[in-house]
Amino acid sequence: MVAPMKGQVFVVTGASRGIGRGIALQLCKAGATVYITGRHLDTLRATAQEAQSLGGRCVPVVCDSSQESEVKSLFEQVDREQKGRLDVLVNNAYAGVQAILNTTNKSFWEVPASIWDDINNVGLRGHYLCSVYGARLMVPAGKGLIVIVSSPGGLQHMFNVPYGVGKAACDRLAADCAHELRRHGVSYVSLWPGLVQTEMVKEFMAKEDTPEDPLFKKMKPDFSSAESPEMSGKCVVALATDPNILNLSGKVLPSCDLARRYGLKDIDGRPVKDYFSLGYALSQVSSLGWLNSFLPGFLRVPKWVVTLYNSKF
Ligand SMILES: NC(=O)C1=CN([C@@H]2O[C@H](COP(=O)(O)OP(=O)(O)OC[C@H]3O[C@@H](n4cnc5c(N)ncnc54)[C@H](OP(=O)(O)O)[C@@H]3O)[C@@H](O)[C@H]2O)C=CC1
Ligand SMILES: O=C1Nc2ccccc2C1=O
Repeated sequence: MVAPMKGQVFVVTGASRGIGRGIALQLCKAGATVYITGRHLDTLRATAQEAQSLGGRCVPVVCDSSQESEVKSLFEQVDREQKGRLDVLVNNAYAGVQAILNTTNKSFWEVPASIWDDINNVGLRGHYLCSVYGARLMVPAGKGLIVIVSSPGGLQHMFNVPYGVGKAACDRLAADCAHELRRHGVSYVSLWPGLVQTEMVKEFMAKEDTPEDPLFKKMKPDFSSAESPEMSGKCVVALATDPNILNLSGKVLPSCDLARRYGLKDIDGRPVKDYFSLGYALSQVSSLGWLNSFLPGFLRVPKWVVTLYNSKF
């Protein structure tokens, strides 16, 4: 079996389930050595065993991304065991999905302010902590890649205020870290998966009491064609093996764009839903949704239109 990533060292945070697990599975399948983190050793061990059965090596490490001491210990372990080598860090750990699914129809002042910490302590501050300690290994080596898992939720209001602010901040974290890392040969990109069929989202979509939930209604039409968690892993493998990755550093990289760039399909052969297609964009406008079935799939919304539409000036 081809192992294009044999010898490469990865850290994937928040990989006991969801997108992080999907990334770990694909990296191990490609032969990489992958350190996976989360808060619970039992679920991490289960994922590590599953990933390692595909190839490579998977090392479960309990590390709470909200605790700098634990993040420091994680990277000291990688430094010690891999003799200072870290090729790719994937900042994915997130503790806010339940909060997202439970608070969509409440205004920010109607929800305890602590939701900010629930969402952004791990899903933003934790990414910054890991970026600091990861960069301290990559910069001396003069190479490396950091991927932050974000989403289009930073473009316009989606779910709730802390979520959208956190995603916009993740994209800016990638851009500004990329600016400082570029002269050291280290790249930093922001990956935008589309809707993903993770365990928690599948559970939410399967619940009996959600049909009237506005979020359920919004996600339902697209959920059957949503990405697998491993699709994000295919994107990470493609980025990690791209010799010209530095040209993408600082950029936001939607999964549907990466699928076109690298010729990727989902694990079951399904095409990746193009949420920048003109048809999909119009389907989000209630009065124009009917146009979607008449428009060819290759018609896309240009990125300059997306930028202009979301301009804050
Ligand atoms: N699901 C989707 O459709 C989409 C998700 N995304 C983004 O992808 C990222 C991952 O989301 P998703 O996979 O759905 O989330 P999940 O909740 O399914 O997984 C989150 C992972 O993070 C871990 N985690 C939670 N808290 C901590 C912590 N304090 N320290 C370390 N690890 C922690 C969890 O393990 P444990 O709880 O055991 O610690 C779990 O492995 C998020 O940024 C999300 O916004 C983007 C687009 C779509
Ligand atoms: O970024 C996200 N997009 C989502 C869509 C559905 C459920 C959770 C999420 C995220 O965390």
